[in-house]
Amino acid sequence: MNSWAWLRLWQWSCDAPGGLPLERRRGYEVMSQIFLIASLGHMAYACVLIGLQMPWVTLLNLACVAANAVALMLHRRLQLRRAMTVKMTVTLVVLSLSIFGLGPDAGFEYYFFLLLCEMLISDMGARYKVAMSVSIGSVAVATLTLAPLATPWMAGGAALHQELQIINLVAVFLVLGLIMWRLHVITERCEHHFRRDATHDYLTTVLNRRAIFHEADMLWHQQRHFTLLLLDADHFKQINDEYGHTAGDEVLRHLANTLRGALREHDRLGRVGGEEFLIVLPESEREEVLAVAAHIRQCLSDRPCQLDTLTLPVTFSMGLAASDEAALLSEVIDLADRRLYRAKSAGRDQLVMGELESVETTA
Ligand SMILES: Nc1nc2c(ncn2[C@@H]2O[C@H](COP(=O)(O)OP(=O)(O)OP(=O)(O)O)[C@@H](O)[C@H]2O)c(=O)[nH]1
Repeated sequence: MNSWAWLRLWQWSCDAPGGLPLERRRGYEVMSQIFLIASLGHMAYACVLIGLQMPWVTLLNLACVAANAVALMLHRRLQLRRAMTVKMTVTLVVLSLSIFGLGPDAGFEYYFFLLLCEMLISDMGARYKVAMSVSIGSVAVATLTLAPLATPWMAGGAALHQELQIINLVAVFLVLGLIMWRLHVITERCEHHFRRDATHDYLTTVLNRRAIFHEADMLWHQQRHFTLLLLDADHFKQINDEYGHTAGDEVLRHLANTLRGALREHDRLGRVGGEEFLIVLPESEREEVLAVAAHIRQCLSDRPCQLDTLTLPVTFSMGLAASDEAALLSEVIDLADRRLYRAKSAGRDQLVMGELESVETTA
């Protein structure tokens, strides 16, 4: 099999089938990779054993390759427990036979620890793990106690045993290292996804309500000056009512992208409600914020949302408040909210800032 085919096999076995809950994907991927790495390890080991002219142990290894392949198939059908049991049972039998066949000093006992690690990092339940750990421990103790009393039935000698001991030690070291490395990579990736999902809005991919308020909260606690720009799309309900919710979603994505494109590098954008967005502008003078607001309006009028042949122009009403206008962050947010409300009641498509009584429009 060439390297491309291996890569395809690797991807196929790691892609979790649809229907698997998101939080179980990490466990699924880890187990897939354990089965694959074990198959590859046993194949490589079989080649070494052929070189050492040890046909019996080679055959036993090929049995492990088959067991891991069956386990992988069962695993893909989401029969996770059965898959693990097949792999563990066959490997334990093969290990015991190898130790009884060659004697207890050829380094096969290291694999009991490898099996234990594989099982403990798998996605099995706690009861299964306890039961399996006890089984692995019992088989290991029984085999290592009884093997010295039995007569080895495979050909071997002290030199071969020493050679095997080194090979087994290196093999366990490599396989365990590879599994731990993959575990680390998969965990990092999953954590990145979970962190992103916890802080970002699923529809528009901008920050979600909690995350954008957290940004403002951080600046507030660092006592840095910042400005809040609260934006609400005008007459958005009409779009939903006339063109449907899917079209409404598309417009929201377009609005988020337009806002994102109009902001400066250090500005933060979040979606705080249905068609309501909040922009946090750190260390910004009033003129700079006005320039950002004007730029947003310009971008929206230059590039209205396009749905097939349909052009849907949308405007924003905006309320602006600076961090030095109130004693509490919640009051700054309320101020921006009240100004947004003023912009709505004053006819929409405009920005309100300064005193509540005075309405300054950018229109
Ligand atoms: N498509 C879509 N619509 C949403 C989403 N969240 C909220 N909405 C809709 O947004 C609309 C908000 O309507 P209103 O609060 O009446 O506001 P409006 O029509 O924009 O009117 P004004 O704000 O007064 O200009 C409602 O129809 C909600 O169903 C969403 O995630 N997707």
